[in-house]
Amino acid sequence: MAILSFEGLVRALPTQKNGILFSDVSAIVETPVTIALIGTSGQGKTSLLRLLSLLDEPEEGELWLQNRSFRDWSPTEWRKHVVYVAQHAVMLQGTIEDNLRAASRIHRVPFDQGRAEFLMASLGLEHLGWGKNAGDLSGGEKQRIALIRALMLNAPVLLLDEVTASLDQNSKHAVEELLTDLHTQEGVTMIWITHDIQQAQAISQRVWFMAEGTLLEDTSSDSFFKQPKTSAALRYLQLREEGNY
Ligand SMILES: Nc1ncnc2c1ncn2[C@@H]1O[C@H](COP(=O)(O)OP(=O)(O)OP(=O)(O)O)[C@@H](O)[C@H]1O
Repeated sequence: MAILSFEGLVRALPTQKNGILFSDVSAIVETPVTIALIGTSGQGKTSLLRLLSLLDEPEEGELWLQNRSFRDWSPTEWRKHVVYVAQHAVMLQGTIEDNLRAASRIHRVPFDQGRAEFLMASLGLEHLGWGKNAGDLSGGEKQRIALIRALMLNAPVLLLDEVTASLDQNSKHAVEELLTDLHTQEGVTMIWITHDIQQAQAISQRVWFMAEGTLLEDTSSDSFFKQPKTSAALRYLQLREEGNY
């Protein structure tokens, strides 16, 4: 049984040239894997993750979670399994603890205090008092709390949208290590948007490269970074090597 699959996805947007952001987007995730979702700005990476988490519906195409069509899932149930972590962290009103408990409150599952403490320590946040107002945190602290809030769901699929964008090097590496461990130890699948090629290489087993209005390459990271199949991907990698992006 596939974990997640989709076929012929189309995202139409009136703001685009011919009204279509991307089309014919298909892939299958059969076993737990770490995927870097890359491509130049505006290709539709965030829009694809929004479809995969049912925050938006595709104009055409089909999506399956555990071989069941998205039409047969309630969006809430789907999002217990496929969790989207947005680029710009938004804190829920209240304290850090209110944010950490959000998943258990919304989905009516017991709160796992030990896991929350472990995740906070893993991301260097053990010094923060849980009674602190979440709105007062720094941008980097908010980003990590938002990630931990999502991880408290224990979802098998994580959709990560530039989740280290506002972090310093140490915190960035802590996030990469934690998420890689969750993949290895708990079999979590990650689809991770990043503009950082070093990060993409470090965290991914597979690459989804978006260009030319579609998912142009779906291949192992090793072969993508050694020898991409398309000229668009080659150009993308060359520009990054030269620092011109
Ligand atoms: N709801 C919307 N309404 C209108 N235009 C939108 C909407 N969502 C996305 N777009 C447009 O679609 C294009 C793709 O956006 P998207 O954020 O998916 O790209 P991206 O590849 O993630 O880009 P980046 O790497 O810059 O984050 C952009 O031009 C964006 O302005």
